[in-house]
Amino acid sequence: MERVMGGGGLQLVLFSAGLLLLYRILVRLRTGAALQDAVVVITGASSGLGKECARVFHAAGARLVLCGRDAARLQQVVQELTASSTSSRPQTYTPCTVTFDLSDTATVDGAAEEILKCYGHVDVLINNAGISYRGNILDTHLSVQRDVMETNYFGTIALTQALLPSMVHRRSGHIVVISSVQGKIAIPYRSAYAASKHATQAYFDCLRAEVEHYGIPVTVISPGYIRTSLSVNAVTGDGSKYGVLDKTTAAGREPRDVAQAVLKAVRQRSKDVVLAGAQPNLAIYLRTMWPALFFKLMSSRARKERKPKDE
Ligand SMILES: NC(=O)C1=CN([C@@H]2O[C@H](COP(=O)(O)OP(=O)(O)OC[C@H]3O[C@@H](n4cnc5c(N)ncnc54)[C@H](OP(=O)(O)O)[C@@H]3O)[C@@H](O)[C@H]2O)C=CC1
Ligand SMILES: CCCCCCCCCCCCCCCC(=O)OCC(=O)COP(=O)(O)O
Repeated sequence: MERVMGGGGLQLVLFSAGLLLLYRILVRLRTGAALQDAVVVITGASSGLGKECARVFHAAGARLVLCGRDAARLQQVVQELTASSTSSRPQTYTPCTVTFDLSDTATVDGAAEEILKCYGHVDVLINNAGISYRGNILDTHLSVQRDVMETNYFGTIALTQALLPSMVHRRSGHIVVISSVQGKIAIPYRSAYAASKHATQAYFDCLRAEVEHYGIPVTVISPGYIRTSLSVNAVTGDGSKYGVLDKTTAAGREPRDVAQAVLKAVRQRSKDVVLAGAQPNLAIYLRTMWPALFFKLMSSRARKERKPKDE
């Protein structure tokens, strides 16, 4: 009897070890999803996180289509990438560029056609371009609320919808959007930005459910602060440029590290990734699990940050 139990035990151990090995192989296969030769479109590729994404996807052997508003700055990125290329593996490609303004949604269909002409199809669309905002709601023109929404939300979804049919037709593709922690929680003096990122989260969550059966994954990435020019480029309530590198931005994560995390999320076809520290994660948790406390914390934050002008 003991011998039978012993044999059964051994079989169970071997079976579990086999399962574990299979799981590890599957995880490794997922981690290694190939980007060599993949056609990767990156918006907002002329600076900050977009430019770093261009570097890491280029180094991984992707065929890039870099998008932005300024042709000369995009060309500068192309030159930097090609200058850094070596002849060693993986094989790298000189990126294509497409210049357009996302806030001018009427031009986005034409831009999508140009994007498709580069390599005939798109494997990965990384919706990264965006603009932030600083201001209190009382002093903010409605046109500013609209402008931020045009770039961050309508421009992004217009490009996505223009490229989606070709992905559906091929039953292949991957859509990524760079949202923000502020797509999950709203903090004071960021109404236009937080609203645009919440809308982004909702839209891409709907899209994920709708296109999964075509084999098209959707990845929403929500970073905390990154050391870029986002705050410098932010708009204020009257539409003027904020122009200040905030301490929170300056102390943010290195764009290179965030770009590596984006690459990993694409390889793993992750659905929803928060790239932030303990405090923002706790805040996201409280917003759902203990909203009353979250709202109190945000009110107190608003009082502390209130400028003399608001009194
Ligand atoms: N930095 C941070 O702390 C965080 C950033 N994010 C998100 O990361 C993304 C990248 O921002 P980041 O790199 O930080 O900031 P940057 O200001 O450095 O980059 C923003 C990019 O978006 C492009 N862009 C802005 N407006 C438009 C437009 N109307 N049409 C086309 N392109 C446009 C800019 O291109 P152009 O050359 O034309 O100006 C620029 O390349 C944004 O979506 C942002 O919300 C998320 C969390 C934290
Ligand atoms: C009982 C103890 C509770 C402690 C809870 C801590 C709650 C702290 C609040 C944390 C708020 C985090 C805000 C993070 C915002 C962020 O990372 O935004 C990323 C951006 O998109 C930055 O854009 P911006 O233009 O705002 O610089």
